[in-house]
Amino acid sequence: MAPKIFIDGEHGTTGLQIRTRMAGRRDVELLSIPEAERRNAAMREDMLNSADIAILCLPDDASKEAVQMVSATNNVRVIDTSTAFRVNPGWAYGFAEMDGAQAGRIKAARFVANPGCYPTGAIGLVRPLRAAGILPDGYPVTVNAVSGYTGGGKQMIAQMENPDHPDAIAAPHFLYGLPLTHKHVPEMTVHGLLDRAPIFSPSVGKFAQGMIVQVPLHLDDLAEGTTMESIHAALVAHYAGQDIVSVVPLAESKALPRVNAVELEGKDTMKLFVFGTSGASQVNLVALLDNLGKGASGAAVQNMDLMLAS
Ligand SMILES: NC(=O)C1=CN([C@@H]2O[C@H](COP(=O)(O)OP(=O)(O)OC[C@H]3O[C@@H](n4cnc5c(N)ncnc54)[C@H](OP(=O)(O)O)[C@@H]3O)[C@@H](O)[C@H]2O)C=CC1
Ligand SMILES: CC(=O)N[C@@H](CCC(=O)OP(=O)(O)O)C(=O)O
Repeated sequence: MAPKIFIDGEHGTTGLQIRTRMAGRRDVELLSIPEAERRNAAMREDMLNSADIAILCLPDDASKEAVQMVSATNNVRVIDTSTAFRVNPGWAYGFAEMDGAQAGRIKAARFVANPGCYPTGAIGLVRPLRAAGILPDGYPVTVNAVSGYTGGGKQMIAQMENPDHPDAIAAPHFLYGLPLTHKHVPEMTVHGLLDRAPIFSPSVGKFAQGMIVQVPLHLDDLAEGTTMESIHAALVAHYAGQDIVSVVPLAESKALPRVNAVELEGKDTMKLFVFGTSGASQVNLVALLDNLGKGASGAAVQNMDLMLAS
């Protein structure tokens, strides 16, 4: 019998994209609630407890409620796409490529926390350098990023697409998270293996899906002898043997005039770049992804497939 999958929040931005990715799959059975009943707690509880895997695509509070609804006595496994459980040690962090053992942890887990979109880029860049001893304790990491506006869910999509919305946003590009307390900072710190919280400055551009995450570094403050080439080699070594996260060859990135935020729209992969000038003292590490691809829905389906393969 095909495993049953219930997407709680299936009519929201992340949920819809998971459904699109699952369309046509015969190896799973999708349980579904009509859109008009999406907040019907009794129906949701019934579906949650009938599923083999429940994928939660809800705001944090609703995710916590849904986890409470999953009966303690059954074996429903959960993938949560919200921020609620990402630094909870009882949950496996759903970034399979972040180290060699993570895919195995996801396969074996009952509860998997899908990463945030920005942290996928930031952790993807810094964790291998921490693990390799290149990025020392106390280094003041900064993370600057731009996201497509679908990252803000249904509400921000309406604000950006509908000029008659009472809180319409006309700006083609804006900074936010200005108090520097964005909810993704703890996750970047813990899974980035950082001992000091990064300064995180997010922004949104007038494009639906795509993301650039930048981590600039001063080579003089890294491990003795670190070069642009040695950072690149550490990333290449870390991501060898899988095909979701790729490290762009230096010869290719040196020839690029620009990085296009929407290049990976609709794709579930992530590209990492090391920019700078050989022999100079600074580099800029860049991650390119789709906020709804490897940044959310694509990662959720990847995690579901890992769990089904266990
Ligand atoms: N969008 C993105 O790029 C990313 C999103 N995420 C995370 O995924 C989760 C979902 O976000 P997103 O899809 O963008 O949000 P949306 O607002 O687009 O969708 C959320 C859905 O959940 C429903 N919902 C809200 N509260 C409840 C409730 N109490 N009970 C049942 N259903 C409820 C909403 O219904 P209604 O229409 O009635 O409000 C809506 O259908 C969030 O935690 C978000 O932070 C993670 C990474 C990236
Ligand atoms: C553009 C925008 O608003 N983005 C969202 C993050 C999207 C995401 O990763 O969602 P989680 O809430 O699940 O972490 C934000 O900054 O809150």
